[in-house]
Amino acid sequence: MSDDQLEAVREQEASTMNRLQKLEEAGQAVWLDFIDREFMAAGGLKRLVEEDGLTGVTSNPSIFEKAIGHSSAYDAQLKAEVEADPRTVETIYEALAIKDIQDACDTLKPVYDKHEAKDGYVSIEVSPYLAMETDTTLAAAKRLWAEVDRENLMVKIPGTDPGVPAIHDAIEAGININVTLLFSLDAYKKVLEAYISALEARVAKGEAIDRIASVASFFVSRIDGVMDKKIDALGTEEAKAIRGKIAIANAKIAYQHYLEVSASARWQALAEKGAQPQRLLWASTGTKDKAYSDVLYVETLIGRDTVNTMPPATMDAFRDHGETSNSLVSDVDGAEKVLATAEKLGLDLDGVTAQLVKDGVKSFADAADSLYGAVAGKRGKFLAGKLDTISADLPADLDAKVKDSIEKARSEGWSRKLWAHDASMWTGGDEGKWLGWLPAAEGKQVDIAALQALSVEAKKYKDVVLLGMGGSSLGPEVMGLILGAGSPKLHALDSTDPGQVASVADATDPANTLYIVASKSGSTMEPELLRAYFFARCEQAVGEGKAGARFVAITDPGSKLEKVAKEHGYAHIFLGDPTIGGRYSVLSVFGMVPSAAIGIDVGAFFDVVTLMTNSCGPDAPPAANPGFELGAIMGAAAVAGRDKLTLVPSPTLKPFGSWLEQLIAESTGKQGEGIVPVDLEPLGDPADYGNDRVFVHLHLEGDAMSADHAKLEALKATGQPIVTIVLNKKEDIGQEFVRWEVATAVAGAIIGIDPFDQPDVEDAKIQTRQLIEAYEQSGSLKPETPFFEDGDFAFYAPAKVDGGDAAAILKAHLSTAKAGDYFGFLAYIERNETHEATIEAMRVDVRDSKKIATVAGFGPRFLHSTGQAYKGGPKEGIFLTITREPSQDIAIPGNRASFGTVQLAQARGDMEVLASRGQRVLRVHLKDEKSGPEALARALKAATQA
Ligand SMILES: O=C(CO)[C@@H](O)[C@H](O)[C@H](O)[C@H](O)COP(=O)(O)O
Ligand SMILES: O=C[C@H](O)COP(=O)(O)O
Repeated sequence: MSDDQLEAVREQEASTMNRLQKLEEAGQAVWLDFIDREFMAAGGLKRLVEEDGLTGVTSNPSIFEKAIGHSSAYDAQLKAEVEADPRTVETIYEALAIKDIQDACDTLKPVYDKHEAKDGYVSIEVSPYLAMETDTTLAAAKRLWAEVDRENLMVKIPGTDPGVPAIHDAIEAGININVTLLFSLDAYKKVLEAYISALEARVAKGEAIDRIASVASFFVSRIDGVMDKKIDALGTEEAKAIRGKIAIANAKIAYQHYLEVSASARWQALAEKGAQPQRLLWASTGTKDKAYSDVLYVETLIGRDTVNTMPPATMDAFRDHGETSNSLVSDVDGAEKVLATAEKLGLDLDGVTAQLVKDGVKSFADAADSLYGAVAGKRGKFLAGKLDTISADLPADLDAKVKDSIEKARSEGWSRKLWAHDASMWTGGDEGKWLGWLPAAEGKQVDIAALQALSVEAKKYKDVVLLGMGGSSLGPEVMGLILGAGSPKLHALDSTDPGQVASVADATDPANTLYIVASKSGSTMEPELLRAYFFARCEQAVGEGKAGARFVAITDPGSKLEKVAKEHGYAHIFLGDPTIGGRYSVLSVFGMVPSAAIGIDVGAFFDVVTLMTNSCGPDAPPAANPGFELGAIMGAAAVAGRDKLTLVPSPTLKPFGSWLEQLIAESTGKQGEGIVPVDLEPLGDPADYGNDRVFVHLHLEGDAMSADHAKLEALKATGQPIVTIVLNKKEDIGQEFVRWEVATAVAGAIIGIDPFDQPDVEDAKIQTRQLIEAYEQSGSLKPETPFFEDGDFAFYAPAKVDGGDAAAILKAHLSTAKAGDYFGFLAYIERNETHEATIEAMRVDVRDSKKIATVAGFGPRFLHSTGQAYKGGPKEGIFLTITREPSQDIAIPGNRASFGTVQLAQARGDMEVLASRGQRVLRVHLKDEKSGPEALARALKAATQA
């Protein structure tokens, strides 16, 4: 064909080209800034490629948020993903996005082939949460590159300062990169330098560079969005003259830099080796200000080797009436003048572009929050029947506060901070060092095979006796009572009460018992004394030197208990994780070893637990994160004065409260702040309660509790806050460990304390140890004198309480109660059903007469649990410490003090510390162990009725 003929063909083609195709003629690629499954399925993308000459697609978190978050087109895949493997929210989202990106890549593949790898790309962005991190961004880029597995993929990385090295390394690794969020010339220069030096690094290693593509995405309209406001504020004619022109001028100058670098010898050397230019891509090209042309940010930015990624509306508009010219290189002087005027007027383009980067990162993170929230919601829906649910009926004022807390947590990225061990969500202290319970909730702290072996081994025993306190006993006790199959039977002994020690000793045959001694610190007094007693007893039964084989230790590495266990030849020593505090240790060896020993299938248990762990993950924004949903209610309610968390469990789940009490009280109750857990207080009528409660109903499907349901409805009707958690089967209780652990950490952050220390428990432990050491020296406890005594009782208090009899004294003590206070029964007596019932009746009498919350604990068990909040928490407590003359006592081998003496010392020590912390205390000593509790209940009834 002659030149004339060729020209004629070109002219003919040009006249049939649509306006978008003419852009390609001018050297600019037309990309689509949009992706959507329905649109692709209906052939929309293919049509644009075939009819408009589209050569690329870009996506970003906002685009996927619109596609996935607001449509049911993804539900079928989402359901299938969840059913196949209910992984984290992020992995599910990525599976959906990757599928779209792969489909788009495949649609664009012919374009890519036709352009010999110079065009035909589809972009997917790394998580916007990583925009300020180099290493994780690089890792994410590599992962997406591998998972999408298409050569015409571009991975988008923000051109932030931390992003630049990741961009360099990714390109050097051979990944196509779309650098996003560029606003300033300076940032663009750094990015272009990163591209060139990465290609040079490949050349130096002898690697090919001809099929590596990159674009630098320069955001346009957002600049005018900010600058125009400043111009309007100035209002001068000079200012108005550059309205709507700064963004375009900025882009034109960036293009000049591109041309300059392209002409350099350094670039030419790479070009000779086949390097593709890093094209400038105009992004954010939809017109926001209706006063401007709807194709403003297309018509003005047309030039060779550039890309314009357009939202569908802009593309339609350009197809309809867009004009093509060589605009990008025209009137560059004018562009410089515009920028000079902007500078003269003090419009601070540098400051604005720096802020736009921050805003851009934030707005993509906000979009991701919304997107991940939508995915989390659907994941939860598709896990119905497997995942415990939560719902809340809150009064309007509390509801608003909870929403504020959720929004604060979202905007500050708390769910990611939690998993990143970032202490800034709490006090900024050492909280980040105490988060080993998170990997434990993924089943990572335990060796399932070792636990299975223990299960097999323990089958030969009839009983398992667990000796430990607080975090080392309460979790396993819940596991045993709710999930234990009955053989071997778990006896969790967390008391120095001689009656209780005797009950466990009498119920178990040492020859047929496996003993587990559990102590994280390995130096807690009670398990040390109990170990001494039961080891001697076991030796007596099975023969000297043979007891060790029936003992197992659970402790943190290097503890005194580990040493003793080795010396005594224990059958096993399971080591804990020192970055997990006791109350958070149930999903570590501390909870799982005893569980395995009583035959619970720990592997299956974790299959259930991890559903919740993943639901509470870093990628589940607070509003769709079950732990945060609950924690926000707990924290916001406590700050608003509703600091008595009242648990209303289904009958089967009743044991759960003992574990929960410790978690909540010990974590939040300090520095005069915190939440007081109220467990095992029977439900009353609306009139029995003040405004200081939140009720949490833990419901197990199928458990009968209609009376409680009716009462909860009545409470709801009077505006009391009711949270309802529903379990489908009792095996799902493991999910509640995770939910409440996260919730408590979150509540601590809202209250503003360190949820992982326990200063007052430590004090009490030290105090008790000192009392016992003094006893070991002197053979007696410090003498004490009651301020009143009769045939049944002796009363002790820091200051005499007026009253001629027990009822009058109790009445005087109760008379200090005011709204918002709580009354605590601290009973240093055997924990058995009779005593539990007596105390429960006394609680109801106090609550109904004084309209205050009541709590109860058996000593010394509660000292390692709720004791922290009673001492360190809100100064709202009125306590009645109950001690008694033991009818039988038990000697402890190697100690002068008996169990009875130890228990009394503990009660006295506890009362002293409570009084020293400003709580109101009274101690009643029951002279007759058998009749004493009932006599006390009668006196109390008289006191509350008088
Ligand atoms: O891929 C890119 C840039 O590479 C684009 O998707 C880019 O993110 C978008 O154009 C912008 O986010 C759209 O910005 P805007 O129109 O909302 O201001
Ligand atoms: O919850 C913790 C208890 O105070 C027991 O501590 P421990 O496991 O170090 O013996």
